[in-house]
Amino acid sequence: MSHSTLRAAIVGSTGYGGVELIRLLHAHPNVTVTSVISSSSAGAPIAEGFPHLTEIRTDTLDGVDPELIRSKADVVFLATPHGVSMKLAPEFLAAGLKIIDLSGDFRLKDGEAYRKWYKHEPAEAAQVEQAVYGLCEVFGKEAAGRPFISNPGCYATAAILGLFPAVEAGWIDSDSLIIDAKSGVSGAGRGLSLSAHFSEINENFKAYKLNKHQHTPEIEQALARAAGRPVTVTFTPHLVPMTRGIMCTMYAAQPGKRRSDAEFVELYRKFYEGRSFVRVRHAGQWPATKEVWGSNYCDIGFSNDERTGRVTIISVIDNLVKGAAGQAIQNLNLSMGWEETLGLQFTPAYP
Ligand SMILES: NC(=O)C1=CN([C@@H]2O[C@H](COP(=O)(O)OP(=O)(O)OC[C@H]3O[C@@H](n4cnc5c(N)ncnc54)[C@H](OP(=O)(O)O)[C@@H]3O)[C@@H](O)[C@H]2O)C=CC1
Ligand SMILES: CC(=O)N[C@@H](CCC(=O)OP(=O)(O)O)C(=O)O
Repeated sequence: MSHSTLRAAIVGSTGYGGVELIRLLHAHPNVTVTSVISSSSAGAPIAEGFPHLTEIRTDTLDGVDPELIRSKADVVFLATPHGVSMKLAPEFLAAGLKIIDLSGDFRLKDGEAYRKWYKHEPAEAAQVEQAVYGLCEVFGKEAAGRPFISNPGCYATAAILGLFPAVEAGWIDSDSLIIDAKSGVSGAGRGLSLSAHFSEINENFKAYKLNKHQHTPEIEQALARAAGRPVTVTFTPHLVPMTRGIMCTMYAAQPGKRRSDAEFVELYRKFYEGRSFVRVRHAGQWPATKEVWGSNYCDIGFSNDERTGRVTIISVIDNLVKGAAGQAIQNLNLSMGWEETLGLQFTPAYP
């Protein structure tokens, strides 16, 4: 392996986010994955458990050994559950490693909100403060040169990208926001659970964590920056019988002038100008999850309802790419000062 590139370690390499990072980073011209890490399977060849990686990874999993990781890597991706990332990040940071954390541990700036929504003690306030919230197309400039990025949640990514420009422009009433979200089952991770097994999911469609989902305060925190005042949203996630994909169908009242679909398209195209991964559909075309599958795109469409005065905004992403590993790499690119698209220019797999 060449060390002329940035060396990356992935903690949580046996999870869906970690395995997706391995796949995507293999195509990155400036990064070499030098350590794949597992807390439960150290010493095992990674391709044993993940035969789809056979040609690209002949190595064995390392244990969670900060000394070893420090000697092998420049950047560490933490694809670990919340509660675990907050234990690992401080040691790696102290050692001068760059950190991209995929968990929810460092996203919420308010420790009380973390305690309430994650039902867990928050990370040290100083560390939370140090972490940049990496929603690339909205706050991407803040990531430049920074050593510690907190990657957004999957639902939060789709919801915020879909709502931020209209809230900031004052075109929609930020007290009226309803986010009706649907996710494929890989969003729940690789661990086995009753709610995610085949006969519970197949031919089924169910809502969960109503008014209690941990991405609610994350969405509100970001939209408050758009509105310039506190925002509360109604957020209802659903599980749908597919593997990848998130669709957010969002409803908002228009307090003043009602805008046409074409006006929304123009506003959003201007807001996301020069940002390759947000594709604003033309008026009358609404995106579907298959149209972003396996890619780092977020596609957005609109429908203004003349009768009710509400606008419906649809956004879709692949939860494992733009919602996790892809955006994490985009954040690495931004923090390194590289082109944000580096290693991420995949056309979605279709059908
Ligand atoms: N799945 C998704 O679509 C998204 C996930 N996320 C977030 O990304 C993170 C990873 O998610 P995902 O890959 O889906 O989850 P998985 O459950 O699939 O994987 C998590 C991995 O973390 C590792 N792990 C567990 N405990 C520890 C520990 N104490 N020390 C080190 N490693 C540990 C496990 O590997 P091992 O037992 O081998 O150590 C496991 O493979 C989570 O925080 C999740 O919330 C964010 C956005 C989207
Ligand atoms: C389908 C499904 O179960 N999805 C997960 C989202 C996981 C995630 O991205 O959440 P954090 O990173 O904030 O933990 C959930 O609803 O909790």
